[in-house]
Amino acid sequence: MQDSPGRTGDPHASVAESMRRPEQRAVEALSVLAETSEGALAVDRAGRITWISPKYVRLLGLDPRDAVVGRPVDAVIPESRMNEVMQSGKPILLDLMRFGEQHFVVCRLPLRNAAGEIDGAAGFVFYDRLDYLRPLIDKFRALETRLHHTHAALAHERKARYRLSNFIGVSEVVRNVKLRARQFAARDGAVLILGETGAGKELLAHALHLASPRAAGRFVAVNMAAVPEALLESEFFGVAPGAFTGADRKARAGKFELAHGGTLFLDEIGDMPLAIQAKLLRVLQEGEIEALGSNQVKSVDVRIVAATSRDLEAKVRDGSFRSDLFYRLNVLPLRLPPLRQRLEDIDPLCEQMLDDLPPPVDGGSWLLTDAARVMMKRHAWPGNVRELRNVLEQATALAPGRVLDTAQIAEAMGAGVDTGPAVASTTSPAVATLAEALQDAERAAITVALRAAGGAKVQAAALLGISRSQLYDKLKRHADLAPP
Ligand SMILES: Nc1ncnc2c1ncn2[C@@H]1O[C@H](COP(=O)(O)OP(=O)(O)OP(=O)(O)O)[C@@H](O)[C@H]1O
Repeated sequence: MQDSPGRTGDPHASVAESMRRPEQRAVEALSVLAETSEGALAVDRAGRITWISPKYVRLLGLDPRDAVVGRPVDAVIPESRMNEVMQSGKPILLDLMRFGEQHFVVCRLPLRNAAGEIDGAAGFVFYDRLDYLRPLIDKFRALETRLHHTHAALAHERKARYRLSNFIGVSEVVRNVKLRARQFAARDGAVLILGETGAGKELLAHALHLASPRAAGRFVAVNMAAVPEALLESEFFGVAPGAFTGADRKARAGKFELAHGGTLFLDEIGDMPLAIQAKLLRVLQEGEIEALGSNQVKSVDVRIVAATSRDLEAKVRDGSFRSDLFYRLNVLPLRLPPLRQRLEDIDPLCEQMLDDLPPPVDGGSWLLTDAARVMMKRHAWPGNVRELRNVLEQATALAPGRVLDTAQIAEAMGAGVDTGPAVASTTSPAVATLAEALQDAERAAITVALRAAGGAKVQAAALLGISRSQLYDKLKRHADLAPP
């Protein structure tokens, strides 16, 4: 590499230059920066302002007569990061700093004494008029807004949204579930909600939380099936700072910590991998968590509500679910029967859901014909209440007016519909046909229940959500089904 002309021109000057004390040269460089910038200030090791340029005082709109020197820098400039620079010992060479409605492009440097120890920091404002940086600022603002919305959405997510009164149903079985849920809410043991997909398990978990003494705490949900296995541990227990590559990566709280004082809802618990089951069991036993990459334990006070649509007992038997965890979770069990076993709930659910949907274009409210109701009671509803809601939503979109008849319901149900003999003709839902259709629907439901229960009437009655004596009465009317 060739020497520059300055260095070869006058050897004596070079020597004199190199002999000047580095601190002196640093001070000179800082004063040049201070003069050329739009504002500058220095703070001492305690974060108090030791000097501020008059330009900066004006830029901040401060009264020059106010004594700024000696005050903590954060008290004068709330978004200042001078203390952070001193703590880390690292400069922040370029940053956008908000001050009230304005944004400044700033640079912050740590200052060291002769022994190399940090004894203060200096900050400079390079740009105060940001017109030429407008695209950058706009992007920054858009990101800030998105972050704000994300925070708001997260806070909303962590609140329980449904109460037991939102859990619609008039069947005996639903009334029992609600009664038990109210009793369980008052206790603090783990609750396990079992039921098919769309049966209302999550709704019930929200309601349990809001009916419990923890209602003022958070309701935090984790869906085991939705989180990749590799991320589940950090999702649950959090991450210590620098746990991964990139030493300054920030700490992240896990769901257990977020739910401290509240309820943690573990949805689809049947899909939890065995390795995580072992860790969850330990947390439930010890009430302590350890963030990933940390060797410190934190106590957590969390109530667990778990739910699954899987046959958890079968999973315990085949070894894919730990029996010890199952017993820990199954302290207070709640079993939600599928909708096809509580057909009486369809009418009140429809009323509520139609009320919640946008009204017909010509005003008034939706009218579900009796024939349509019968048709709905013949359907198997594999997607349960969620499917019912979807069908109603689609039917209202298909309906020419405010009447929802078999045509719209059948179309909305798609391939899953069982039109059956009584409602095959959808044109004139005569009263006689309706009575017949109701009988047919009842006969079909009883047949399915008896088949599912292997002919055991007590179990079939439970599946149907009716008492044993009610089933016997109905069997007398449908003599062709089974002798009483
Ligand atoms: N009894 C009910 N009353 C009113 N709405 C209900 C009822 N049961 C379920 N729903 C509604 O049906 C939809 C599905 O319910 P939810 O998500 O609670 O079911 P889930 O059993 O948790 O389903 P998945 O197993 O698929 O997660 C939601 O919109 C919920 O509000």
